[in-house]
Parts: sequence; C-alpha cells; structure tokens
Amino acid sequence: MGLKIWSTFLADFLRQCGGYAVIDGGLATELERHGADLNDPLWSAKCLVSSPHLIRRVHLDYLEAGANIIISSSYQATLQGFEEKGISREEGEALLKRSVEIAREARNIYNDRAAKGSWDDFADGLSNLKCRPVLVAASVGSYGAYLADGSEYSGIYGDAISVKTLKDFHRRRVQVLANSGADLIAFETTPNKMEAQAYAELLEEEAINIPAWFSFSSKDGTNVVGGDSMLECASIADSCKQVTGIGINCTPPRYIQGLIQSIRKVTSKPIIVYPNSGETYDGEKKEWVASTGVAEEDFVSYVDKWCEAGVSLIGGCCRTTPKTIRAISKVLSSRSHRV
Ligand code: MET
Ligand SMILES: [Zn+2]
Repeated sequence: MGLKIWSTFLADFLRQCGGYAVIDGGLATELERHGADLNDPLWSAKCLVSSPHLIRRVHLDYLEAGANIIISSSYQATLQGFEEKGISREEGEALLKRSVEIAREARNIYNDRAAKGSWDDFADGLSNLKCRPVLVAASVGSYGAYLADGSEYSGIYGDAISVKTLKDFHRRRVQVLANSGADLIAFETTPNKMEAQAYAELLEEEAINIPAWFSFSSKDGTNVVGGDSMLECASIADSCKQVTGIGINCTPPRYIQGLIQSIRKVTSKPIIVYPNSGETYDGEKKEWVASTGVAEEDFVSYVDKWCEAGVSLIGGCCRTTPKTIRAISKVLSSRSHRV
C-alpha cells in the first residue's frame, strides 16, 4: 500500500479558497492577552490542562477574523515536558489529541454560526455570507521550544543532539498528532536544518499519513536562526513528499521579503508566511522587547508585496492578534478570485 501523495494538498486547498488563504495569529501571546499566565516550561500547553475553554475562544476569534487555517495549542506540548510535570504518558497523549479536538470544536461552532448566519442573511435577501473552508493544523514546536531556554531562537542544540536524537524526541508526538483528526501537521519555528532533516526522515519512516508544512524562523533575511541558510532548509523541505508547503514564522516582518526569494529558488510548493509583530523575545528575561528603528505595528502594509513575491498563505505569529488577522484577511480577499 503506497502513501498518498500529499505534496499538492495545500495547492488544492488554495484553489478552493480562491488563490490565497489566511492563517490565524499568535496563539500563546493571545492567551496571555486574555490573562493566562504562561510563564511555565509548557507555555501555551499549560492552558490545555487549566483552561481549554480559553483556547477554544481564541481559535474562534481567529475564525471570526477570517482565518482559513487554525493551528492547535500543541506547540510546546510534548510527552517529555508533560512527564516532567508528573503527567503520565497516557494522559500526555490524551492532551495532545485534546489540543486538536479543541480546534475542531471551534471550527464546528464557527461553521454552525456561519450556516445559520447565511440562512438569516438569505432570508433578508443578502446571501453573501458563505461557509469558508477551514483546516485544522496540529502544531509541532522544535526541540528548542521544549527546552524552554531560548534555544528555539538560537538553534544551537550542542554536540549531543543529532538527527537521530531529534527523531526519537519527536517520534511519538508526531504519531499521536497524525492520528488526532488534524488535517495537517505544522512544524513551526524550526531553527536549523538538522531538525528539518529529522522531521523529513520521521514523516517518511513512520509513513505519516497526513500532509505537513515546515516553517522556519530567522533573525536576518538570509539564514534561519541557527545560521543554516534558508535555501538549504527549504530544499530539505522541498524533497520531502509529505511536505505540502514551506514557510517562515515568528520572524520580524522586515526580514520576510529576502527569505521568500530564497524559498522560491528551490521549490514550487506554496509559500507560507506568518511573521511575529516585529518585536523580539528576550529568552532570559522572558519578555518581548520592542525593536528600535522602523515601526512594525502595521505589517499589513507588507502583505501585497509578499503576495507579489509568490506567497499564498499569510497569517501572524507571536503578538499578532485577531485584529491583525482581520486586516490580512481583507487584503487577501480583495486579491482572491471568487470560486
Ligand atoms: N503557533 C504558536 C503560537 O502562536 C507558535 C509560537 S512561535 C514561538 O503560539
Ligand atoms: Zn511565534
């Protein structure tokens, strides 16, 4: 039995959406804006235990703002991290699945409301509200995110870490998420090519039967945070047949344009961009610091340029909000051709 060819999954989805798709915005930072205290090695995954209703609410806010893809709260949810908190393997696996279920519940609620809304509008003679296609992506954060010591933004893992140790670290979580009812896996904030290689081998070895996207983060316009070139990282992603899109997330908007050009050189798969607000995270102080120089609050002004450079999926990462996503959605829907 051969594996389904997943590489065109997002391209097909984009056709359904009229050419462009909106990704959601920051999840963890939005939970914090609603008062959640995420100062914990589990970060947003802490809410999976303490306040799943808040996670569902934030997913819904992003759907209402126009998102076509919502990303689950499993970014920093790892079986190893749960075990360190006294949460058993079984309970940990249940929590991983729960993160996807919460996103699916939000999608159901949203679809019900949209269907009802369009019926009411229809009754009013205004039948322009349509059910939007929505995907649920299961988030996988890097090994550095699990370490929760800032190495997700340095990409430096030390000599003891190899492709093999990374595969073993991610293996069970990826298997569980692949069978959780998610439409795809979003490997996010990948800091180096070694981890991209580990993901690619893992998808193949475990014959993971849902598509995936690989998204990297950068502190300049050329390399990913660990220093490997964006070009090399994107080539690894491009060669993996389960990879259906390649992108950049949690990176300041000012660096995006150059990175898109590197990705475009090595792939014809859809390009995904969901930058952070442009502030930088101080891993030691555990706080976001506004960057000096250009004001980045309004990164929506970049959206058209990114589209022209070949990007077709855009959203936001840390410190972006439903307001950001609503604005992106407006720009993208004016570019989309109606289907
Ligand atoms: N999807 C994750 C979130 O928005 C990505 C975090 S990047 C550090 O919380
Ligand atoms: Zn982020």
